[in-house]
Amino acid sequence: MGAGKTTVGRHLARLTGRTFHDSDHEVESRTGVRVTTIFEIEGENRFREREKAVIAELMQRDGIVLATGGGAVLDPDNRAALKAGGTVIYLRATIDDLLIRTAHDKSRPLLQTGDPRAKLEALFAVRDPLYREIADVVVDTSRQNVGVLVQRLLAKLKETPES
Ligand SMILES: Nc1ncnc2c1ncn2[C@@H]1O[C@H](COP(=O)(O)OP(=O)(O)OP(=O)(O)O)[C@@H](O)[C@H]1O
Ligand SMILES: O=C(O)C1=C[C@@H](O)[C@@H](O)[C@H](O)C1
Ligand SMILES: [Mg+2]
Repeated sequence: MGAGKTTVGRHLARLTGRTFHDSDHEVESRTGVRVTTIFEIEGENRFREREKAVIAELMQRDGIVLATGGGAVLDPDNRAALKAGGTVIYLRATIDDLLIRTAHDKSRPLLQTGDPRAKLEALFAVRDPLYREIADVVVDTSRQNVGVLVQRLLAKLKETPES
């Protein structure tokens, strides 16, 4: 959460002439409510089902950049679909950066806790190996603006077969 998937994904799509999709936005447009409301009313598990259905559908399309939600990687079917159907980019960030980037935004229900640092650390411990498992490209996102980051990412993608 806060690594920059939505922000960087949108830039990357613009620069590569692809269509941008974001699984959180897609779930929101299909339900007509924000992610926070889905968590409140239906719970995280039902959100994960909705997220999975959207990712399975979007992965059928060609010529897109897809930003997933931060927790999509937890599901083995999502990991398999992403790995099989696309070039997977892991935007890696430090806990300090994630804290700063998410601090003023109430739209992430899992971080609405008294100790967001501890929550981010716990999520990172579980998710970092899963992101690594499926990533074709790993990019460190710390201490650089999005424009520079996307240029570095484009250079890395050029060296990546079939990207
Ligand atoms: N490389 C970066 N440097 C500084 N700020 C950044 C960088 N990447 C993203 N940000 C900022 O961090 C915030 C969170 O970014 P973004 O919403 O793109 O993260 P995300 O990975 O999509 O999060 P989520 O998993 O919750 O969907 C935004 O305000 C964005 O402008
Ligand atoms: O990291 C997560 O588990 C989440 C990240 C967001 O993108 C949203 O999908 C939701 O807030 C959950
Ligand atoms: Mg996002």
